[in-house]
Amino acid sequence: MNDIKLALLGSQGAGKSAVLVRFLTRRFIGEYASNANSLYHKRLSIDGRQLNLEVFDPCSQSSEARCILEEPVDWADGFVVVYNISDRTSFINAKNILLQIRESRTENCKGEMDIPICLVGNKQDLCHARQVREDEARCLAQENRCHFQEVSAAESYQDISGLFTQLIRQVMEHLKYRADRRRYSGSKSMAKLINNVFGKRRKSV
Ligand SMILES: Nc1nc2c(ncn2[C@@H]2O[C@H](COP(=O)(O)OP(=O)(O)OP(=O)(O)O)[C@@H](O)[C@H]2O)c(=O)[nH]1
Repeated sequence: MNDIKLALLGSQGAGKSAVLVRFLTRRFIGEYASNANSLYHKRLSIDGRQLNLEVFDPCSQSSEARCILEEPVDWADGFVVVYNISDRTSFINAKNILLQIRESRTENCKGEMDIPICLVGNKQDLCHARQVREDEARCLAQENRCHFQEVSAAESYQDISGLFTQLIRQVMEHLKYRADRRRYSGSKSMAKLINNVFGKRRKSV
């Protein structure tokens, strides 16, 4: 069984909990306790594979939420970065979060494939009060080589379900790539070791 760890990041009130609860329960609950970090667990089956999904939904105010970006972004296998389309500040914050994830990953995982991220513009139902154009968010996602989707946690389940499923598929590919890479470099060093030992012996015969 695969373990998949995702983290939701974004400004306070962008709708992180609403998006996640919509995905996990198919329901929209108007208000969420926002003074605590939450770790959600769910068993899923995607493409016939059983998965243990863990999702970290930090309280935006907490020190852990800041820590997850200050420390190397090691815990999560993938990220959902949420902003509110009717709040420009939340978009600017999402931009900074993407930058911090990239910087942290580039420092720690040189030469690795990009970590899977989905940029999510939530509250699409508030488009009469839109402050972030869809094309500029799409551009930001392209610059950061991540997926982008506008959704409304209040109104729709399908888009949210689709984006999580796509992200989880990407994470599975990413984990497989990392495991193959480890195996390959492991067998390369083993080959080197064997060569060093037996290669030298052969010379002296
Ligand atoms: N109109 C509308 N309101 C939404 C939507 N999603 C969330 N909200 C509302 O936005 C407010 C904040 O939602 P939360 O899910 O608590 O936001 P959060 O990002 O988890 O906030 P913190 O836990 O404080 O970091 C709540 O009042 C939600 O009901 C949406 O798609 N449309």
